[in-house]
Amino acid sequence: MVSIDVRNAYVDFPIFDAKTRSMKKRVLGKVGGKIGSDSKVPIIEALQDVNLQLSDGDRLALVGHNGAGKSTLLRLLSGIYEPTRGSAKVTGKVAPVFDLGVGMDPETSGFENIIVRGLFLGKSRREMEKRLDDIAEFTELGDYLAMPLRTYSTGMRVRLALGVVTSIDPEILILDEGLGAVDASFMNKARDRLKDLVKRSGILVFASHSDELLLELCDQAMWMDEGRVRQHGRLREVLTSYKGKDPFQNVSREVLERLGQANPDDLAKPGDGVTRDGQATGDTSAATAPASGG
Ligand SMILES: Nc1ncnc2c1ncn2[C@@H]1O[C@H](COP(=O)(O)OP(=O)(O)OP(=O)(O)O)[C@@H](O)[C@H]1O
Repeated sequence: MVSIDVRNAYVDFPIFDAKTRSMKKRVLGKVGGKIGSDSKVPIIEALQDVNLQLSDGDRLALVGHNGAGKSTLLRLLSGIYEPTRGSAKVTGKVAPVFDLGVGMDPETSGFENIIVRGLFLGKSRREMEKRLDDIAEFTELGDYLAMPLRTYSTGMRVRLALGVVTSIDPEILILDEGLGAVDASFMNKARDRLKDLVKRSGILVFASHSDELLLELCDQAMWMDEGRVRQHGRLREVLTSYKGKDPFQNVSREVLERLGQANPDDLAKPGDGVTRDGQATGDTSAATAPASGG
């Protein structure tokens, strides 16, 4: 049984070394969590009163502007942060994939980094050794795998990291965007592996600014705004509110075909009560929180 149960959770960051500086013109901040000013020390209120319940099979997209709290929520779900107030209970083994470069050593070889990165994601050395050939083939890095990682370009590193990440079987997959650096043909290959990975995972929580990836991997979404949940419901509906237009207006025909829908008009309109596989449903998870005051 895998589950996520977050209740009235807050995460605050007190900033002890904030500088005060007078500005000729007051600059109005548009991004980031709210900065509280009640105490002597400024406090960034990165998450405020967040509620989230997920169970096996749920695929949640996290959307919102820069600094809205998406990564903080992912870190809360991964046990990296504790809530300052409220609770966050996660049942199941979490595979956090925030920064594809984390857990990699620039001085050791690609092969060794595959193993180390796998250990970081909870696999044993023996399990990683079994997967090594398959991962090496997927990355197409050839002889570079014997070279130190510092000789790799950004895209080559992402290939390596993606190869490892998509070879595991996570109960709860926590994914932060960072896939932009690979070239288009590799992304096509990686997309299929990512989709398989998501199918094998119990729960997916995916923070991304890419509508296309979200449409392919998720079926519900939560819109974060200044640390608060602004809206939580079906993916298309939430993306439409967040972007101010239907996400299907922008996706390429190729993506529509991959989603099994050559004609966007065939797809459910927001509020139709239709899931990603086109099955009519009762209204299950949609819950809208009031917009934050900023
Ligand atoms: N370690 C930290 N110390 C202090 N403040 C932090 C820390 N991490 C995040 N914050 C603040 O918390 C707020 C939420 O940041 P977070 O990284 O969760 O946003 P995000 O939605 O993931 O943004 P982005 O889309 O830019 O990645 C921001 O105001 C940020 O400045």
